[in-house]
Amino acid sequence: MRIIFAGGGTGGHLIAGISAAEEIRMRFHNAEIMFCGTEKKFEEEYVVQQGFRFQKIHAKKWERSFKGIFVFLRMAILGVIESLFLQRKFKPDIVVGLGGYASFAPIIAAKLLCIPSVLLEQNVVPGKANLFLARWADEVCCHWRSSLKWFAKAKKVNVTGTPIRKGIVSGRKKNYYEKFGFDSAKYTIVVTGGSQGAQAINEVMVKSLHKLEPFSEKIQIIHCAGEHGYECVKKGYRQTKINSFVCSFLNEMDAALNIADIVICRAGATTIAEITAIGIPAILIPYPYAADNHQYWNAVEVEKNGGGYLLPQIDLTPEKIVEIIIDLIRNKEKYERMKMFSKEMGRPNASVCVVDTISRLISYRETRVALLAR
Ligand SMILES: CC(=O)N[C@H]1[C@@H](OP(=O)(O)OP(=O)(O)OC[C@H]2O[C@@H](n3ccc(=O)[nH]c3=O)[C@H](O)[C@@H]2O)O[C@H](CO)[C@@H](O)[C@@H]1O
Repeated sequence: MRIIFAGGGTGGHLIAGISAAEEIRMRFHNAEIMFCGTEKKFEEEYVVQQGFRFQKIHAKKWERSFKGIFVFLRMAILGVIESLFLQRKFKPDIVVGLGGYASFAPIIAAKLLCIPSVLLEQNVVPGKANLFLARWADEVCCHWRSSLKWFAKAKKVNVTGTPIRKGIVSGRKKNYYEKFGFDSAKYTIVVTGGSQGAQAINEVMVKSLHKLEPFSEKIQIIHCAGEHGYECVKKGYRQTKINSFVCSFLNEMDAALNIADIVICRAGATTIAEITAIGIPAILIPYPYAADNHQYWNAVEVEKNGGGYLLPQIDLTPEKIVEIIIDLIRNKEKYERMKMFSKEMGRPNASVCVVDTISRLISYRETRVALLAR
């Protein structure tokens, strides 16, 4: 079995792909997997670290300007040519698009070479690449039922969920608390701004710390600040009594989420898939400049289903954050309800469902090839 995962640009797309690839590796020992992504350094590093092959493909984000469109088209043509050569050499049985501009060329190349393809869509409102590619791909696997209306032109759409890392649904473990130097009797708050950190969330949390200080016997905080925010955030926590663990990027997010009682985060699709798979009440602060404001619609979906609070960045103040945290800690009934609604939204088996779709399409192709060869 030979599979290409194509996409990247952000951690969210990549991590969903890695999670599906891990499931494939576990089920099919002979599987050969390759990731195609952008020239961003973290992509290659992360993929290779997880034990997969990586190949850069020319790609550029779509920009609505004369120059932007020209550059996009030039890179897309280069990317398609590169992908055609690569796929003729690697001979994949299927190409999986992870969303984002980097999935564009490999999926088009797969279509030209009559190789089956699947698209993964993690957000409520699909990105431009997936919306365009849906008519060419054999199937689309999305996370949200409410995304279905966007894929009217697709051949087949499945609501599978977004693949998440195995460790995320492994349950609470005592040594997870020890890992962070934490106390299992306290409330654990996890603050994360997605794969790159979020300056607005970092700033508001640092300003909230002195208001949270009276609760230092009750709470402890893990804060993933991103590379740029790390120093400042670390300094802020050093000045309080609150037990904390500050990092720029946390590789053991599974451990952090498994001890989390409240998550404060952006509304990136993969983070939402992870917190709902466990069932953690969340305060969602969508990134206001995300393409088509898609994080806002992810957060609306979570709030509508009762799994968290949507707090637009424009209303984000230390007072508001502290008020919500205290309310969640004091109001046990409300907290438990939110936890339940969050879990109801979760799709912890998404990797299995996505890999079932992939292997079904591969078997279908093999049967067709065998019949034609008779
Ligand atoms: C600005 C922007 O366009 N962001 C998009 C990007 O999000 P982005 O990649 O930033 O965020 P996501 O929430 O989707 O994914 C972040 C991933 O990084 C992991 N993580 C994060 C911090 C850390 O310290 N350790 C760690 O492991 C999280 O557990 C998660 O698996 O792709 C998502 C998937 O299409 C979109 O929904 C987001 O809107």
